[in-house]
Amino acid sequence: MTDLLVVTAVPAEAEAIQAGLDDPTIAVVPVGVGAAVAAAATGRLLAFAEAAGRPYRAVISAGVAGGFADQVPVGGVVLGTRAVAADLGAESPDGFLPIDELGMPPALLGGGPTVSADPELLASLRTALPSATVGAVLTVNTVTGTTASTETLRRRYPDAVAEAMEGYGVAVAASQAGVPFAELRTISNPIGPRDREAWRLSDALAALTTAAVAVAAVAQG
Ligand SMILES: O=C(O)c1cccc(C(=O)CC[C@H]2O[C@@H](n3cnc4c(=O)[nH]cnc43)[C@H](O)[C@@H]2O)c1
Repeated sequence: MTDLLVVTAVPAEAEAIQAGLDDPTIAVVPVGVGAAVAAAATGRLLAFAEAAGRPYRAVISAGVAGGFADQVPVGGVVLGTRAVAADLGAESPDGFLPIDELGMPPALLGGGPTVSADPELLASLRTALPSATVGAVLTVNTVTGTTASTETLRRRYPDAVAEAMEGYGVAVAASQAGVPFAELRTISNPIGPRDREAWRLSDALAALTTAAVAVAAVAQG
């Protein structure tokens, strides 16, 4: 059985996932906040494992997230169909222009602003987590904190169900290494006007522990 890599941002998320697992073939590694650090760290982890002759067979970006309130409740579980670099592009008087609409040669854009979840991995996770909300998970560099920004994202990405800060980075590293990728999030807060007091981190972390059972099922499948 080859190994599964689960990448989180902070140690509390990794500990919550680890609490639901009893499987030494699953590595759960907190790497820091943001897509850049997540990409760099995931790339290194994948390369080291490959060089050691024990490559990971899949990577899951996991942790807590903000949820679009009309899509998923606080405490809910989300599975990403795609990781979207939601703020990678340019502003213009007519609104935001995604990076793939700026006229750059496609070869310079890697996978572009979206990396899809591996269909088989996503299907396995959906089977293990049938009540999860499934949709695009946005990767942002700045936590959305106003109603106007929330509505703009909603219009721009109608399939989005949640936002977090690492998925696209993990996905790019996985894609460049040729390793299947998926994203699993539990909702700590609604996306909208910033109210840090209203974040329900302990509920979201408890949901991560429960959802880790699905990760175990995938590892064994
Ligand atoms: O302070 C703690 O105990 C603690 C425990 C678990 C997680 C944290 C975080 O600060 C998590 C940061 C992480 O969460 C994602 N996230 C959560 N909500 C949002 C959001 O509304 N918009 C964007 N990202 C969100 C994100 O991936 C961060 O890396 C603290």
